[in-house]
Amino acid sequence: MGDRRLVHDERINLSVATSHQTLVSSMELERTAYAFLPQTPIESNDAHLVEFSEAMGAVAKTLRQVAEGKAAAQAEAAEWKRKYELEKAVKAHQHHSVINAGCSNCDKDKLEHLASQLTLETASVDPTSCCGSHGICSHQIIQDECPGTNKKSHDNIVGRKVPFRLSWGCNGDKNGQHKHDFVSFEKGDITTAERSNKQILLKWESPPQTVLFVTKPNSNSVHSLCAEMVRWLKEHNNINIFVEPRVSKELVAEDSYFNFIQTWDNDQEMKTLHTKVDLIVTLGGDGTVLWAASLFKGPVPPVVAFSLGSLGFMTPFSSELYRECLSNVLKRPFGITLRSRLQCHVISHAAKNEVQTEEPILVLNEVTIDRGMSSYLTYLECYCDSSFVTRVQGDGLIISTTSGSTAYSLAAGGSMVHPQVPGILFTPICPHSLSFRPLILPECVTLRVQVPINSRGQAWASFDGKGRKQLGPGDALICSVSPWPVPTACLVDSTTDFLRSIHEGLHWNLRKSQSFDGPAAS
Ligand SMILES: NC(=O)c1ccc[n+]([C@@H]2O[C@H](COP(=O)([O-])OP(=O)(O)OC[C@H]3O[C@@H](n4cnc5c(N)ncnc54)[C@H](O)[C@@H]3O)[C@@H](O)[C@H]2O)c1
Ligand SMILES: Nc1ncnc2c1ncn2[C@@H]1O[C@H](COP(=O)(O)OP(=O)(O)OP(=O)(O)O)[C@@H](O)[C@H]1O
Repeated sequence: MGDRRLVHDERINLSVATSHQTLVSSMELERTAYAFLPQTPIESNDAHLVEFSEAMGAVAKTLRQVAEGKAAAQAEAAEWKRKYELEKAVKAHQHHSVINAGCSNCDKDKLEHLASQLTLETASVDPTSCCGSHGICSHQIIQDECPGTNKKSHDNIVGRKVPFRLSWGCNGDKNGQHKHDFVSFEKGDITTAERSNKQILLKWESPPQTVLFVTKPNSNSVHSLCAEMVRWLKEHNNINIFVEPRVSKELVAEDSYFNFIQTWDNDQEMKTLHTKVDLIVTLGGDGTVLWAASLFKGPVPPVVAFSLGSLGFMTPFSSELYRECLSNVLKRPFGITLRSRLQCHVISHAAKNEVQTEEPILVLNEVTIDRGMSSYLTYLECYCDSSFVTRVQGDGLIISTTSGSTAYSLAAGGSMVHPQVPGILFTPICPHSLSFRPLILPECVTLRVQVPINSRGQAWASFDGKGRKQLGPGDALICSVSPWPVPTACLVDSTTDFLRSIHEGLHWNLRKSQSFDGPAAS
């Protein structure tokens, strides 16, 4: 290991030295070229002009070649440095694990992940694991649990949930070449062969055992459908069922048959739900999907959303076909949309520093900061990482996920964005300015919305339309993308489902076609 480190050090030094050398010679050449300019005797003679332009062309070509060489050397140096640092991290991790004398499988996974990054560039693509004999690229991205973890620790009421694998696939990689790197360092060419919005497939590693039902309250049709589905899942698939405490009471009061149903008694038990539940079934509209997501402050099991509302942007499944649909989802791989959420922290001015005192609030649609009952304009200062973005003077601001782009943000003039697009929408509500257009920011940023200390009024934050919190002068709201997305099952695939929902839900760009008869174009 020591020798390898020396070799790495030498390679880094060598690359940096080469890069320095090329830089010096490039500068010398540049100086020569500029010195050449005033010395050249330019006469009003074509031959001289041709000679002069040829000479300048040769100098420019040499300069370009030197600059290209310099860029390649710098990229190589950066790559060696990255590899060296990764190797150092792997070593440090190994050392740490040995000290702790109990290297868990999760640690091993982290190590393997780091190690795989070391070999990423040169690793040859295994045709069966990546592009496959069928020509469909399928690349594993996430595994639900650490393989081989001690399952017994969580086994109390029901067994621990079953593991699954996620993979992304793409058709039509015709030349058989599939690049896994975002940037190729070897030639200094930048390529974006990997796409973040490929269809993701979920494949169970063993049959799912536990389903959680989340249902819209105060609806007789939802209640009777829930009872029917619970029976069917128990009798035909021997599935363990969880429901919310309210629904458990209703079902058990109705028929003692439902005594097998499980629920939770307190927040602490609710927090462990994600370790027991394989699949969530929602019966209601989009609001029920938002509600189901809000029950999970960390990882969320896959959601199969049946439409029993009026719009249903996130509820593609028809309740009449629940048997076919659930049979497919329980037995076969299915497409999912990974819907990112925003984690929001309210930082009170009274707090001494920015240590968060409260748990973050996770939203699937958006966080809205508005003027509430106040008749004053909201006055908000917005920052993106450490850069000032703008001051909002108007009714408020919506910070939305791409899933939420078709909800309140759309009503306030924001764009509709496919849910797999990695971004955060920044949409003003009735801004008192003609030029305040909505923005879409990359998902890597952290946004800070501050009520200035000298603000005339208060502002109110609400989270997926719920849980309003007052923001006084000096208070701030901090938002970034959460590491815990909501995986929703697709009826067809992410894109077909998205387009169907904007066509059917919003009648997007519906217009009678022009008739063909009439004046011909001249
Ligand atoms: N002016 C508006 O359009 C407006 C105002 C307030 C809240 N809302 C939205 O309502 C959401 C809360 O929904 P709810 O069902 O609990 O309240 P709700 O019952 O008041 O329903 C609001 C409507 O928004 C729709 N909706 C929710 N999420 C959506 C999404 N991602 N894409 C398209 N439509 C969506 C619902 O289907 C419903 O028709 C908030 O997150 C907010 O986005 C919209
Ligand atoms: N399990 C639940 N517990 C408490 N409240 C819920 C639950 N499910 C949904 N809600 C709330 O009920 C309201 C209505 O739900 P939902 O949007 O699903 O139905 P809908 O209004 O009939 O459908 P649509 O929005 O498509 O018209 C929402 O505000 C939602 O937050």
